[in-house]
Amino acid sequence: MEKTSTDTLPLTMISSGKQETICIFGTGDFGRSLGLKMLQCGYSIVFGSRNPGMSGLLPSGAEVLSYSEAAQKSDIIILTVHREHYDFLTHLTEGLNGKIMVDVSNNLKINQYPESNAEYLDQLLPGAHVVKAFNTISAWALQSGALDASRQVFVCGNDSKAKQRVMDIVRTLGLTPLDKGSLLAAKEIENYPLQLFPMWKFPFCLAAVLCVFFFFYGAVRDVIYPYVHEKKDSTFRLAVSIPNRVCPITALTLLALVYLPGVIAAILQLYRGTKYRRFPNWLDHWMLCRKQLGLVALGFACLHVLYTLVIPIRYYVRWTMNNRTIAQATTKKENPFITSTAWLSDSYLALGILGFFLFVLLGITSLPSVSNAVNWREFRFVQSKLGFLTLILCTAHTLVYGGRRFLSSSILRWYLPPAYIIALIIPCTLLVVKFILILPCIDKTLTRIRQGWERNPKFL
Ligand SMILES: NC(=O)C1=CN([C@@H]2O[C@H](COP(=O)(O)OP(=O)(O)OC[C@H]3O[C@@H](n4cnc5c(N)ncnc54)[C@H](OP(=O)(O)O)[C@@H]3O)[C@@H](O)[C@H]2O)C=CC1
Ligand SMILES: [Cu+2]
Repeated sequence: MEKTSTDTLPLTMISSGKQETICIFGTGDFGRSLGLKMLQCGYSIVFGSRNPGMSGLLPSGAEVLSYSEAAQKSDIIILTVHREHYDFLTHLTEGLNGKIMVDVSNNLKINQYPESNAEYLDQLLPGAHVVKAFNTISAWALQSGALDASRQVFVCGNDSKAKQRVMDIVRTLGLTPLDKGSLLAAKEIENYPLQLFPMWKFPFCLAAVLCVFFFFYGAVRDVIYPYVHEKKDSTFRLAVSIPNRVCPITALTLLALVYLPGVIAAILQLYRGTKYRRFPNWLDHWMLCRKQLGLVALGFACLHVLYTLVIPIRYYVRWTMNNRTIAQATTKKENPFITSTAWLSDSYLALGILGFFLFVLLGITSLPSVSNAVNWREFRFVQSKLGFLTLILCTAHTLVYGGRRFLSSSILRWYLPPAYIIALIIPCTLLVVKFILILPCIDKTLTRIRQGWERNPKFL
């Protein structure tokens, strides 16, 4: 069958046999970009403007009229005007009765006005059907086609037919509409573009605090202390040695913090005797940004791998090795091969490699394109079981690496315990608690408590 150009047009256009006309109020950046995109997708566009004569920058093919004339040309009007200027609409109320008014506006601050812009428009034009849409798409993205990250268009409105028509337009433009319900959702939709990485803030801040703390700790231990005691200049350690300690410690701590809220939640449910009560807000937020915490942790683990790979080519390392060999040769001292030391060194490396491999696997499966390809059970298996295995392997890697140091007498010096002990506290506690929690008897108690609650909701 031969493909016709109507294949890309919405149903309304196909059935009527002619292009559907959409009216855009406002000829600013967003109005122009949206108009151009809609023209390219087969719509006929009429702009409403204060100065219909000044239409130099507008896409060719579009008509420009006064606001009241343009309003008569279509029953869908996209309002690309800032909220502060909405008052001009009050002169057009009669002509706008029964029309679908699409509000695209954003604010400069979160919760800038008591009501959302869309609700405000609804109050101004009680006879029109207000639909909120397009506010999360930028004019630049519409023009450049760089929409890969933000194809989603949140839509909300009180009239479901009006909403459906706007969602059809969104689809025709190659975007994905997401129905967010009634106009009550407009406030949340308007706040959305003003948020800056809401789920990343906590992981980034936490990582920064951990890094600064462990870096400072490392500097005191490895640079300031040797300088004060032995007048030895070890400042070069600030470049590779200390960061290579900061990175794994931060990675391990963050990874442990990915799994800690799950354990706290389980303990909370046990304590409350029910799972049918909301968690406190802080725990809720913590649970929601576990993926981001894990990805930041993975970033630090990657850095640790890179820092470790360059160790053999470092001048300090080569100098130390050469000198040791020369000293051994001149003193004619033997250096016997110690199998246990070889085992220790190979074990911590093997644990590190396996831990890192699983860590990367966890990171990859958390990407939306990959997680969409596995079912819920598979996803849970990877994130929960493999996640814990990763934590166990990485903790074991740290423990084996520091094993001898833990046991040596020098551990009792004032600047100890070494930083990795601090890093190990959370994962070790976590693993012990998790182990206790999965003990069958506790599991049975949990089930019994839940059953009791279900039989008698006043159980608590
Ligand atoms: N720019 C963007 O990337 C995005 C913008 N938005 C929203 O779209 C709306 C328009 O944004 P944008 O196009 O960038 O803004 P502009 O300032 O570029 O354009 C606003 C337009 O509003 C019209 N207007 C009507 N009445 C007045 C008035 N009294 N004073 C000034 N202008 C008036 C003007 O058109 P005319 O001169 O023809 O009357 C003007 O061109 C805003 O609500 C914004 O929040 C939403 C998502 C992204
Ligand atoms: Cu390591």
